[in-house]
Amino acid sequence: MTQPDPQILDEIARLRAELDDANHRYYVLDEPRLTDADYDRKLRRLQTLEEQYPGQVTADSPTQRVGAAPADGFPEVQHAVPMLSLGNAFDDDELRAFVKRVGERLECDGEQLIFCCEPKLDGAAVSLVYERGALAFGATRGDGRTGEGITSNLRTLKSIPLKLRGETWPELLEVRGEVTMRHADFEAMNDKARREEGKVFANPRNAAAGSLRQLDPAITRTRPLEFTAYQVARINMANIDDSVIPTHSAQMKRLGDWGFRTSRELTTVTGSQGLIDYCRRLGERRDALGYDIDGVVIKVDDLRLQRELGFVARAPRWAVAYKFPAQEQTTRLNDVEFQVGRTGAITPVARLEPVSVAGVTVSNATLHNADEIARLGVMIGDTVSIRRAGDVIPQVVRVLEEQRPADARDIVFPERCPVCDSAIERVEGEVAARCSGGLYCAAQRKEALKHFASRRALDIDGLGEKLIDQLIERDWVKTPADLFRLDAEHLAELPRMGQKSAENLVAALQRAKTTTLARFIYALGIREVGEATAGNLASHFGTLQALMDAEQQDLEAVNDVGPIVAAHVHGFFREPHNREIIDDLLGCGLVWEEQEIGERPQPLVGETWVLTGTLENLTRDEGKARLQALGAKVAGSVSKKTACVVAGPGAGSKLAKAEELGVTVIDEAEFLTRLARWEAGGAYQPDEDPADEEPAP
Ligand SMILES: NC(=O)c1ccc[n+]([C@@H]2O[C@H](COP(=O)([O-])OP(=O)(O)OC[C@H]3O[C@@H](n4cnc5c(N)ncnc54)[C@H](O)[C@@H]3O)[C@@H](O)[C@H]2O)c1
Ligand SMILES: [Zn+2]
Repeated sequence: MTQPDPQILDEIARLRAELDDANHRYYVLDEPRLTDADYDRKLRRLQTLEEQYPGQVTADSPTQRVGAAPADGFPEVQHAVPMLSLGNAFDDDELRAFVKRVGERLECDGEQLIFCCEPKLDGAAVSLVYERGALAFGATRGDGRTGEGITSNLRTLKSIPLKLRGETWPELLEVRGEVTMRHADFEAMNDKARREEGKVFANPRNAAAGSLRQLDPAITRTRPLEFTAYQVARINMANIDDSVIPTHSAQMKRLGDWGFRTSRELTTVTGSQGLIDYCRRLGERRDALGYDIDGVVIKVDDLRLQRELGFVARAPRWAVAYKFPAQEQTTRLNDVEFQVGRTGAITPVARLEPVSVAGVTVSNATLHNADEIARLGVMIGDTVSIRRAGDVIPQVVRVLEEQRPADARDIVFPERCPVCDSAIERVEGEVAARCSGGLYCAAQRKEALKHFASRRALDIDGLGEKLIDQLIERDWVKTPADLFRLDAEHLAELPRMGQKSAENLVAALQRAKTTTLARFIYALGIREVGEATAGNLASHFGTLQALMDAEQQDLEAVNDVGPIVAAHVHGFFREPHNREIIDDLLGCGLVWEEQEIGERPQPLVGETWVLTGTLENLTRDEGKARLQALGAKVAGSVSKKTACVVAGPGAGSKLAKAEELGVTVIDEAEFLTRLARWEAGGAYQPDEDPADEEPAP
């Protein structure tokens, strides 16, 4: 036997140490440092060296073992049938070689054999034992022979039947499968963890494995985990043996009858071309599946042939895993740019040295926000691990700190918007930093204009989304004030516009200039200032100037306004760009009635009013705010103490109640007349004598 060079011995020792460490991080800590591709490369290299120098193979080499020893804190479970790994195939030739190998061992033509193909789900393997149809216990794979008993955690998964369905079950059934997390659930869970400073996972596999190995099942219960069965390890049932369920695919169907999820993509094919076609087709659909798969698991379908083929040290001979390109890759982070979203949120985007990730070249990845940059501890110049899965935006998931160059630079979050140079504000309690130039910022222009024109804001008839797009594209409108400078002649040039509609639009703009303070405040599109809040602000401050001058604590004194909303309002009016546009709007002739707070009459103090049914010219919130400004209370139900009920069309039980109790009921027109008079400071008097207006008989 050849004795290897000392250099080779060194390399073997180094690879074993690295792979042992990687296994521990991957299987025990759920926090790998290597990418799977790096891991696979190192393992293959070690396998090649051990094949060349068989004298060097030791029983504890990572090539001979799977997984890692169970962690403390869980009872140990001995697997009656070991939970093995799978041999790999990385291309079509390796698939053909697998088919040939199997055929040779079975002394038949491999190309005639039937194989069962299923996605290789990228999660955590578990084994479930059912006794007389009831779940008795469940365990992780561990090192393949001894796993961790995690029964109470597994019982929290809805996709794991606690009792088998149907009438006939086996005395004993051991089912194996993968616990996974869907992309959407994973993203939502991580987003929540980012907001609440919880544990953020690098990928769904780590999240699934980490969630399963919680010491407290109550935590596992909150994690969106799914179990998919992929193998029957033991079955013991009178009348059911290979002659009844002779194949793997038939077993999977039977598992479905007993209440397990199995893969929808499971199918049987013949020979190597069948395998190659299946792998190609599934590879094309990989991004659309909504969950991570790292390849295809191919099994000889006939159970008798499986037994004949048997096992090697680490894996069965009757199966192989065809590996897809990895979804994580490492590359260099060259720079960070800051993008402004349509609602002003600032997102740091990593500019990367282009790298191919699962078949697609990636040169940008999201860094989410400033907290995420701090959490990752990432710097410009770092080597980072990138993950791209499905249609989720590529993300930076990890920094390889040991590879940090001496000239790495900190990432500096800008203080001013890169699009419009307005101040960037970060409101406490919110993760996103935002551009405060809501009305002015080109990135937010479209949203701002759509909101400004909407029905509950300035209610500009005929100014829809498509038209706003056209106006922005032609650069005719940059800010809401520009709308009021449009003329019919210009507008008529737009496609599908015509002279008549152009004139109508100009007339609608003209009409919209006369509005209310509440509508105007709402139209400004200040974050978290909805219609009700705008109404409260208007009635509290009475004039725009008073609102603009208000300090944070003055704002917090307003009904329903908390510190976050107050900060948004305050920040909005402190931004000079927004002030300019407000001045511009006033210059265009926008008007509403204002009321200095001190002078405002409060004729309705002590009265309780009720609004019911549909109002046409104002919303209920607006009506409520105007009544409150006049000193009234507005209640949700009618009682003897109700002073007046405003009833629009569709009013139901409240109207009936009012009539029953003899409470005054008025309609919307009357309501508006009264409001106008009271707000103007006049006393309201009902028309003295209705007979005056009626022609004499
Ligand atoms: N990044 C790291 O540091 C690191 C460390 C260790 C392992 N790894 C990754 O793990 C891989 C090896 O891990 P392994 O031995 O756990 O898995 P494997 O790739 O050898 O495959 C065996 C596993 O496949 C899973 N599987 C999914 N769908 C299946 C199906 N339909 N039928 C049968 N099995 C199915 C099971 O969990 C089973 O345990 C490596 O190739 C590497 O990608 C990475
Ligand atoms: Zn901006």
